[in-house]
Amino acid sequence: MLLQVALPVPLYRVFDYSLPADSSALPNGTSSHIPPIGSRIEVSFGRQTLIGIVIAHIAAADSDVPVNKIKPINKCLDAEPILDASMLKMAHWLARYYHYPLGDVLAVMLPTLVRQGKPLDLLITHWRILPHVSDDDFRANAKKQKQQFDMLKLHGEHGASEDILLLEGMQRSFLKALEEKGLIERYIQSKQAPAPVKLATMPLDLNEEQQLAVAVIIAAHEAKQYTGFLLNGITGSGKTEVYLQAMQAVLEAGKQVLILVPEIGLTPQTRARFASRFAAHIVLLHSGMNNTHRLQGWQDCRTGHAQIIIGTRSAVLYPFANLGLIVVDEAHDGSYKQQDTLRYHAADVALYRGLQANVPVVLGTATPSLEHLKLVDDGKLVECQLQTRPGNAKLATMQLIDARLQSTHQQTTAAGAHYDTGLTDALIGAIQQTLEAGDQVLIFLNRRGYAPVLLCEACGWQADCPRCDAHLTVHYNSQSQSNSYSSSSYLKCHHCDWQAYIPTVCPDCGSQNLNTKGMGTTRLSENLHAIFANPQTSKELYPIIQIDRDTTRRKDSWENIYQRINEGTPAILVGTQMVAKGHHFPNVTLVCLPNADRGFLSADFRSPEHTAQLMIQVAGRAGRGDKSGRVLIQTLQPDNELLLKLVKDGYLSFARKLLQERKMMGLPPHSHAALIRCEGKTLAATTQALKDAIAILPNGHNLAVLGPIDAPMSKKNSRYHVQLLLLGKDRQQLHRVLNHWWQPVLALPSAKYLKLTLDIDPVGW
Ligand SMILES: Nc1ncnc2c1ncn2[C@@H]1O[C@H](COP(=O)(O)OP(=O)(O)OP(=O)(O)O)[C@@H](O)[C@H]1O
Ligand SMILES: [Zn+2]
Repeated sequence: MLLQVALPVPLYRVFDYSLPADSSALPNGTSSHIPPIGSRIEVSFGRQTLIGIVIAHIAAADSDVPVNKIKPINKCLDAEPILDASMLKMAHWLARYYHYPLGDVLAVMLPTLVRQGKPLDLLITHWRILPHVSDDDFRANAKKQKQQFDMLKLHGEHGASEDILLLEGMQRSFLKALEEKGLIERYIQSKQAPAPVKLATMPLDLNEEQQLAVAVIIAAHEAKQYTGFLLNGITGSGKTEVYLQAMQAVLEAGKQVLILVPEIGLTPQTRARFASRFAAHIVLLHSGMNNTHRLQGWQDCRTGHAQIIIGTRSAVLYPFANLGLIVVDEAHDGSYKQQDTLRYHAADVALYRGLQANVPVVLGTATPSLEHLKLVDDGKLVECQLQTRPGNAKLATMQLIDARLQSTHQQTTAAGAHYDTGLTDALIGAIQQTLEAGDQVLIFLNRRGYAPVLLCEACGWQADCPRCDAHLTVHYNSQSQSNSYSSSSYLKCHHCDWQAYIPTVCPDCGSQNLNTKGMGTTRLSENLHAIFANPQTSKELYPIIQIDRDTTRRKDSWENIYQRINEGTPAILVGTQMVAKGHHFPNVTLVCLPNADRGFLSADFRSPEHTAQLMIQVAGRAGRGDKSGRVLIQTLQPDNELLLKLVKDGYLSFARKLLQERKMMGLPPHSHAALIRCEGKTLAATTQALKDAIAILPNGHNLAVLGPIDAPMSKKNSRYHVQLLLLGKDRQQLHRVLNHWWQPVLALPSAKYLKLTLDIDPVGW
């Protein structure tokens, strides 16, 4: 007998090895001498030692390799399979669908420590609050201790691992101090099965639409049947409550629930929402985790220890002992698509897994992607609509402000110079009114930094990235104006992170007339400060809270921002797309979009869809409490057909119109796409490789071939990117062509020193 092994090498094949010479190469507890299918083994591969997965047992006669060339494995690492048959089946499916080598697929599926061959049993320190401890055990002046205690309290009676707590901003010194005071204790998590899930708080009374949605999901669960649901509910319609009540039935039946969330929403609040409803073992899986913790999470999923699993994209590839339901929250979100190596879409994989495990899958969103609407039309997803907000909250009305009719507000500096704030008086008036009424305002600007362009007024020179086809963004802070070389003032490329000083004179013509153009969140915040500051003291009358990747870089910064917002006092929030996703700010009653509609002018055919999704998601932050909300869209193109359609008829009708257009043009989802990208040191070589690839397309391929053309940002990080798009009416046909064509393309002589990648169902090109 031989072992067929998948190894983490970029080759589209598996490898045959023989059994080890003696049983010392097998782990203790192995019942037979044969490493089981799905277990890890160590082998010699050329001059390297690699760890692979046994994927089949075959007879020596069935191997293509002559017997005397076959080497024995060095050792087997697992007495039991670490991947069961369904996980291996999924690996094969991913390899086939995404045309990616099986060994590399498995490498993406497994946590680093598993891949490195580490033992699966870990001893990880956890912390929990001792029973009988209450808030009264704190002196009034122990504020910081109390705050840290409260963070642990969010995790419920089982507490959480030290890694997670530190990640959330707790400090080791405080854990020790609280321990010494006898308020909390550390423990090593036991391997016993977790206690049955209990309700920690009572469910809300559902409205009719919610009831219907919960009922159909539970029915599918009880019938042990896969059904894909599109939970299409307007912002603030209570989709989470639908998830919670559907989950309840699944958890009470002793099954696990997987909840996928986009990258950004993963603040402690995400967890708190589920922890406050269920006393359960909740596991969080996200990119900020260290390797040990990731392995612990993977083990908890695999053994069934984890009852509720909340994770970002890659959690969909985890093994589960007894999965009962998958929820994909904000299913339209772009972060579900992996953009390198195995380019999978987590929502598609979730649907596959649901089908495989006979469990329902719920895709929840207020702004369904056109792909998901098409699946509804094709009868592959069941749509449940939530068209109202529960209670008194009403969906905010949207209104356009024509920025051509009124000039934007001018402000004067202390030195007497005038500058443009980029905000119309109508917008400023509405902001003022809202603040005076005691409410909060959210202003959405999807561009961080101070300004997107530095320009010489004399000769037209612009500060560009030497490595990319892109302008350098000006990062600047007027507070540190005295020293223009200070760390808070610099030029930066947002694509490759190149940094440079801000020049004092134009490098081309020597003029001192350098100026910034356009507006980022920092500049907008400063302009707002100038407008809304007390003119006598120049002190802020209202806090201006900037929320973007620059201001939330530190671990606990989101937490602090969240707290400031939730104090509820009047404030202006200025945010990038980070604020669009799923946040609940009950005191925001006005949302302003000063130039969000620009995306309707982009050349990318997906841009209108993505722009509209973002606008609706941001707009959805208005009026979620008891007061109704308003959304003001400041635009220079008030007659834009798409914009009018969105504002007048709403997202769904807008999306339906786009879907119709895609059908007429034969674009996805009314066709199926594969995108080939080629990356190299010169434009000529990369283009030539793709021309050669076209030349070997099989006759009668029946696909539309677009390209080779320069990628949207052709030069990035000093490398050139060229691409080729294949579009097919029929998915099977596209995959048949790829099956015969892709591997020969990789072997083309002209592709030798270049990086060629294949992206199935690409989301941007
Ligand atoms: N049946 C109900 N009765 C009363 N309040 C409810 C009900 N369902 C949900 N809510 C409340 O409505 C608010 C909005 O709900 P939720 O955040 O789940 O909306 P959502 O659909 O997820 O919105 P978004 O897409 O914007 O994230 C929450 O405060 C929630 O507690
Ligand atoms: Zn760059």
